[in-house]
Amino acid sequence: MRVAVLQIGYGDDELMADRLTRVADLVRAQAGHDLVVLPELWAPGGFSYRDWADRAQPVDGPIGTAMSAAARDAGVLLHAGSIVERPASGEVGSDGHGLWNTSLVYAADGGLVAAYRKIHRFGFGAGEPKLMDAGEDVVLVDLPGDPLPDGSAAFRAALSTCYDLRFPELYRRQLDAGATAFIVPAAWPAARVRHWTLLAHARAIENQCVVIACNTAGTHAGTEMGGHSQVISATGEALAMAGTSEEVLSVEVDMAAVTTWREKFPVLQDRRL
Ligand SMILES: O=C(O)CCC(=O)C(=O)O
Repeated sequence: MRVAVLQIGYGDDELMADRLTRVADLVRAQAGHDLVVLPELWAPGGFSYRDWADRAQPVDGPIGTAMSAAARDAGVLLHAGSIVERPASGEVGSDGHGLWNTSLVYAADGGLVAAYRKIHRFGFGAGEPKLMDAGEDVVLVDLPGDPLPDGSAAFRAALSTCYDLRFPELYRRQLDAGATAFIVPAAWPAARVRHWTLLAHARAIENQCVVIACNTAGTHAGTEMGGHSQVISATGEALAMAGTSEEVLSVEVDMAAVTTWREKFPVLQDRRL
């Protein structure tokens, strides 16, 4: 499976509409890959709290529409990062905000295959918990590749977002739901980037899953982003690691190696529940 991880960099001076055009073109340039991954909240700004309400959109708003077209034009499975979602229905969550940090995944024909609402909100009473509702559902997508004899997907990726990475119990739930890979878009600050790299390795090793983790570059809303997007094998090896600037990682991921490793070192069979 050929994967492109697009570590997008931005500051406060780029208009959201311009960034949308720029990123859609970059997705189109990844034709030939099987899976393309973008960071968390790259269009509205990961820490641009004051703009979130204005920049909120339904899933089929301008960002979703542009990402669907880009996935179709490139012929790739596209994890389009996340948007500030405001459903057209007026739905509100249990905290009454009516906004979610929602990741969107599009098939190579442009169809929406998954939407994941971030479960663990970052901000300790400010930021996300103050402005957004929490997601509740574990979400997985089928990965490209030959299916099993019964027609089901051989490999499945579970979706999570940034701060979720600190909560290992979520990844156990995803593992138990059939995950062999974790896709993690983020706007993770430079100040704690060591946590980002270590936790991604830990989630890969403890669950024997591939981790595809796409962070943000640049500085916006006064927060320097940490970069270091990474693809980690199920054995815990870094297959690719970005620097701190905008960068595209293009990496071949052998998903069958997950099965081989789980058979050779069957640690998951020794779990005591
Ligand atoms: O957990 C962290 O250190 C960063 C999390 C974060 O920035 C986020 O979830 O947006």
